Amino acid sequence: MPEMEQATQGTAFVKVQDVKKVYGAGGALTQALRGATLEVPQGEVCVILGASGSGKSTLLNIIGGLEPADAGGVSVGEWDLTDKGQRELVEYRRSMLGFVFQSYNLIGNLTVRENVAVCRYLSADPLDEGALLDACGLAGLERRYPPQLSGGQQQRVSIARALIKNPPLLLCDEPTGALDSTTAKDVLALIERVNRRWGTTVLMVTHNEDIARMAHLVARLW
Ligand SMILES: Nc1ncnc2c1ncn2[C@@H]1O[C@H](COP(=O)(O)OP(=O)(O)OP(=O)(O)O)[C@@H](O)[C@H]1O
Repeated sequence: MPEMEQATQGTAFVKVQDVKKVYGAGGALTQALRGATLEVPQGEVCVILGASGSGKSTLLNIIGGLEPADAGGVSVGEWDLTDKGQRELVEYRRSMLGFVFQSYNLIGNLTVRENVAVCRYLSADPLDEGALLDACGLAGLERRYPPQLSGGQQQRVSIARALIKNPPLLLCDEPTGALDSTTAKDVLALIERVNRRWGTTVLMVTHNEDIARMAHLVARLW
């Protein structure tokens, strides 16, 4: 029986079909994914829940073209990731994806505006920088450096950086994992606003059941 089974009506934008992944070699094998299936229509927020070690990050990394599946199929929009080379995967990530992680990964000696602007040139059709910073609650903070910001503010900068190139799909791996519950709510509300305003499809991995409330779809790994 597959470890994750979830399908929705309508045309799927993200399609994951019976994906398997094993790490290690010889006698030390870890079955990270034993057959994950998932479909997410365009413009929806999908939350992927599961206990620690259930393979959530592995699945997100495979959808993000950061590592290959051992078996099964993944497609996002027109992109079928099967047997894609590194050059094609770079183009896929550049044109299709924004990434947000638990750690903010901002460049410490660049300002807020510069941290966001470095990704602007990855797209021929970027979002308006001022409108985006405003929407992310960063108006007035543009000239600050990351060490001068709270964790929640830094995460909002990383969300703005992921979005400036206007990607169709935003992949978030535990985006509120390092934040207190009030700040986490603010960051989740921002992701919801982004979804509504720009129609960005969102895939979010978490072990926090409360976050599932904001989702159009909930998928579980076990
Ligand atoms: N690069 C790797 N090499 C070997 N094993 C790995 C590797 N990456 C993940 N694993 C293993 O695969 C399984 C799934 O890991 P994964 O990080 O995807 O789980 P997760 O659900 O995201 O966990 P968490 O909620 O703790 O972040 C775990 O047993 C993990 O130890």
